[in-house]
Amino acid sequence: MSPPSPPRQIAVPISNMSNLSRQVSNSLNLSTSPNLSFHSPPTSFRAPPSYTANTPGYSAGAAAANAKQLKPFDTKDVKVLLLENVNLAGVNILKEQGYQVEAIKSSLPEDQLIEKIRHVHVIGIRSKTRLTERVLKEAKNLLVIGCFCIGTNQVDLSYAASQGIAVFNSPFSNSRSVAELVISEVIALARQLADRSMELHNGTWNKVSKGCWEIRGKTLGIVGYGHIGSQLSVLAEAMGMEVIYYDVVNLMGLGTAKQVKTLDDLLDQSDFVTLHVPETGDTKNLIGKTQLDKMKNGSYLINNARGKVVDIPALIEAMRSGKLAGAAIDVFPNEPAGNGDYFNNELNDWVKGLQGLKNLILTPHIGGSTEEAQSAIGAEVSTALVKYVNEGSTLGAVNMPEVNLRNINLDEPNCVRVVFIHKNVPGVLRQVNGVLLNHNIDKQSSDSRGDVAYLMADVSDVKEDEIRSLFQSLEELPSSLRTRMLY
Ligand SMILES: NC(=O)c1ccc[n+]([C@@H]2O[C@H](COP(=O)([O-])OP(=O)(O)OC[C@H]3O[C@@H](n4cnc5c(N)ncnc54)[C@H](O)[C@@H]3O)[C@@H](O)[C@H]2O)c1
Ligand SMILES: O=C(O)[C@H](O)COP(=O)(O)O
Repeated sequence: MSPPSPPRQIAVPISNMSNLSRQVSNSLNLSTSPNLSFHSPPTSFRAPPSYTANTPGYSAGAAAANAKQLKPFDTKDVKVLLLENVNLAGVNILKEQGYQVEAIKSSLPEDQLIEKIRHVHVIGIRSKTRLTERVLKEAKNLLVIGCFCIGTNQVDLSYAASQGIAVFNSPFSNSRSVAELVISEVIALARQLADRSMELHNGTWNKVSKGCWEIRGKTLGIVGYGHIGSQLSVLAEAMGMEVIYYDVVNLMGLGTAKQVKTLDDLLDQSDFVTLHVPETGDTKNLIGKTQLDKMKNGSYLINNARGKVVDIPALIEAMRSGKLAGAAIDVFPNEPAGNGDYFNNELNDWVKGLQGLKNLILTPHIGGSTEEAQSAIGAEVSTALVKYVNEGSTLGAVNMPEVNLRNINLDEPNCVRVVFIHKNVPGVLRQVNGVLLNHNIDKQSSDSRGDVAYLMADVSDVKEDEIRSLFQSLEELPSSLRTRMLY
């Protein structure tokens, strides 16, 4: 079967794009941000891709043939802060839009983060940077947050939504990388590979078979059978393992994998237990002393999920007592800000107890750190950010309803896209339609998620000097969280 063909493309060389964006500013100074202006670029300006980097045939320069390009402001005024070494693929997509991009390799201490976040419209982070209510309160210009990773527990999602700030992530681009790492860890633990390697590095020949096993026929217990857990399940079966899994949701097992009813059932039957749940209130210390006691004697624990899912002092005790024959840990409650930083007791007060334990693999949160995963995540999240900033599309947002409208066409020159993020209370649509009363609404879509609702409307025959008053009337509605006018 051949893949669906991408929309026809307008051929604008990438090198010309940022120049174009600088040439096409007409300052109406209408914006959610005081220092930004709105403008309508020429028709030759490249559209952000209307489909994602994962779509077959994706090209960053693709645009629907007759689509008008919407740019909410002069693109060179859009300020982007990227932390934690976001992949170049992602950085470049944002730069090609003409946005001002500052990319920093590490995360920032909270005071420096607050100082910087005040000035930006877009922030890109990975798993380390905490965007708490305290930090977001200072982010007066912020429109959107991109998590260039799977996890979004580091962001106060509901507070962000309440401020009209959308959050995007990459839900599965590094899943395969994590699943492959777990397979390597299962074998490495079963064969005590890390210890043998360390011994030989230190000059000691120690050829042993005692306590070393094949993984064929052993039972792998997967806690959390989502994107990573289910991918891992297939790989593990291909290696000859029996797979069981526990999840709070009833899910179809792939291959011959079987769901068990309780976590205790899984702990009781598994030779290897591997964790793939998100960090939530329910998963904090999901594996503590009680659960470790229920595991088989001489079994193994692997945690590539989040640091708080395992009670590490209890794990240290289980390793010392010989209850566990080995463990692999990739994630920690507190992690260093960047490469070269120390991993010691100042960070987590049990680190010394962990270091030096036999058959314990410690890795610096590298589950998703492959070239493939990072470039795919970079392209996917940056594309979503561009589509949100330029077109208002919330497809893929994790804290807002998903709303999208088909493109405004080139033959609709006076059409304005209204984006109205508002409190999800009765009567708002009536009020919005009251503001737009004298205009034809070509198309409109709205949806709600919890306390927040998102409305997009393409309104035709709006003169430039009417845009400001429409904007102000919408902003003044009591339910308003944020208004944007794109044209
Ligand atoms: N080490 C790394 O670099 C790395 C990389 C990617 C993801 N992660 C972590 O792995 C987590 C899982 O990723 P995913 O893509 O598979 O997520 P996912 O959302 O696709 O799957 C998570 C699964 O866990 C289940 N679950 C939730 N709470 C549970 C509970 N209390 N008990 C049992 N099951 C529960 C859910 O129902 C879901 O099926 C992410 O949230 C992230 O924190 C780490
Ligand atoms: O949530 C994730 O995707 C992983 O934990 C990876 O996070 P990272 O991008 O900070 O390595």
